[in-house]
Amino acid sequence: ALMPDSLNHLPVHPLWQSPLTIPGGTRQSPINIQWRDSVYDPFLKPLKISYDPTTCLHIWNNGYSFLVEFDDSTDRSIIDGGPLENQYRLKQFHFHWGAMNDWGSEHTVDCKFYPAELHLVHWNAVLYPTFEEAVMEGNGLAVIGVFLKLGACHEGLQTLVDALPAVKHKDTVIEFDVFDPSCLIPSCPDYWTYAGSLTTPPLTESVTWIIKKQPIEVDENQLEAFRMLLFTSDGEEEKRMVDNFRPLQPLMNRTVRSSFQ
Ligand SMILES: O=C(O)Cc1ccc(OCc2ccccc2)cc1
Ligand SMILES: [Zn+2]
Repeated sequence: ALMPDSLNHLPVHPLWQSPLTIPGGTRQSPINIQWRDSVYDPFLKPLKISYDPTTCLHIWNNGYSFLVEFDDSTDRSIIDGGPLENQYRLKQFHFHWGAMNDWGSEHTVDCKFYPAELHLVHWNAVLYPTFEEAVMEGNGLAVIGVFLKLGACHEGLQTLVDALPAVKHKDTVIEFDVFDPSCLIPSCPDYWTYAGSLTTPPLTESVTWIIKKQPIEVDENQLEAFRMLLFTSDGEEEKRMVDNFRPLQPLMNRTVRSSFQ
């Protein structure tokens, strides 16, 4: 469903009040993926994912989303193959979601929103010494996007959901020391890929996006658990953490490739 105009009159979180367009930006994210306009690329390899669950560190409410962060000081949790020329190290994953089930994802497929979208953020530690430097380079980051749709309860996600009340407020953190995020990635190998950007400041054009075709299923209670988080710190007037997605950006001179026919 398309976002109703009524949403546009709601207060917008400061994050998305900032100039939503980057002057001179030619590869901004998110975008609508028009399935019929995507081009099958037979040279795209299967994506290789190997995460070490013991690299998981903590969950942190940063006031925009909740991040599950990983120890990225070695190559223990990495992805390789797919459209990538190097292996990339897992740094964190987080979600974007809506106040209602009719919207919430950042990317859309044929103009359809999903209720939420998972982003697994990786950086090119082969070419760059730190994540912060990789964020500034065209081939610095690789983000796997996974759509969430309403359906059965997701067992693997539940362990994460159970920890969320401990990070209700902005700038709270809880230790979270064994989690394998590959349980959140669909078994179907099909994906779209395109050159894009961060969808939160600094909005730099440094992301190779890898968007999985198949969504994962989560249930209403799990989505509601996301929506009880707060943008605000303890003691401030409460603002529910919902609709933390950036508006769609122009495709401009880009082609979305598919790994499948
Ligand atoms: O997943 C996304 O939405 C893309 C995305 C990827 C990385 C990212 O990092 C933010 C960040 C940038 C520089 C320093 C610290 C944090 C922010 C957003
Ligand atoms: Zn994101």
